[in-house]
Amino acid sequence: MLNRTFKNGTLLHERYILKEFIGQGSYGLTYLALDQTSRNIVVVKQNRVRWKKNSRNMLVKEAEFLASLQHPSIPKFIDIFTEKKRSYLVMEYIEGKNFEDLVLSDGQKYNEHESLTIFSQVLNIVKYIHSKQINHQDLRLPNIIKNLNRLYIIDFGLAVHNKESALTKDFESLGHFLLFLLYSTFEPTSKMERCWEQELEIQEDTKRLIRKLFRSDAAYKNVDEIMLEVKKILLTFNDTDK
Ligand SMILES: Nc1ncnc2c1ncn2[C@@H]1O[C@H](COP(=O)(O)OP(=O)(O)OP(=O)(O)O)[C@@H](O)[C@H]1O
Repeated sequence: MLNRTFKNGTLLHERYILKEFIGQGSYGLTYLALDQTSRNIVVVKQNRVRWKKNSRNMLVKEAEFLASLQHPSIPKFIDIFTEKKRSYLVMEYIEGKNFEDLVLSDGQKYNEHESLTIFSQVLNIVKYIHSKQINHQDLRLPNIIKNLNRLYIIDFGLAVHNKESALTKDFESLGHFLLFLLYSTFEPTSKMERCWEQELEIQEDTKRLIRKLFRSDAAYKNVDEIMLEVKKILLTFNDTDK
């Protein structure tokens, strides 16, 4: 088998002891491992053998992006190495749950104020990423993680350097993220499916914000513009609506 997973306990690079296989990404296999140097649990991504060259390039690119980003809400780059013709990227392990699991498995509900507050925290991280001339391009629910202390964005496997189309993609994904949070409290009253603008009982300004995020002609020029609008909307809430 070309992409066989390693046994738990396998030692890599004389430093990382594989503890658990946690998933298969677009270009490789992902494990949790114990870093014997720091004694921390880390994430190890291994490139796929099948499309070796391309997946190695993706791994190197992800490593470069992670290394150029230093933010408490982004996994830290730890190591990159090649062993027995396979390449590995090691990064900080982010403990927490992603928003898909929080809502769909744990039944978490976020009202409009809470949704916008979480949204603005995510915007803060995206603002930092964009300030480094990087577009994430994969801001899906499984890549946004929450723990008791903070929110995180992971998986820079599809990131690119500043590109107009990538900016539109990031904003669109942010629109989907906000809609998903808002839908967590939605209780259907009829069997008829309506569009989100009819279904969700939210402020007109929030609707306008989402509509604008979905516009492919880049209605927002940058994250600052979005943040300003979210701030204004949040200020309109009474204490009882929070
Ligand atoms: N730094 C990290 N900290 C914690 N979990 C992580 C980290 N990086 C990846 N994961 C988790 O490891 C699993 C595999 O991740 P990976 O990025 O390889 O693929 P994916 O996100 O499932 O797919 P794709 O790459 O196609 O988007 C996912 O469940 C992801 O949440």
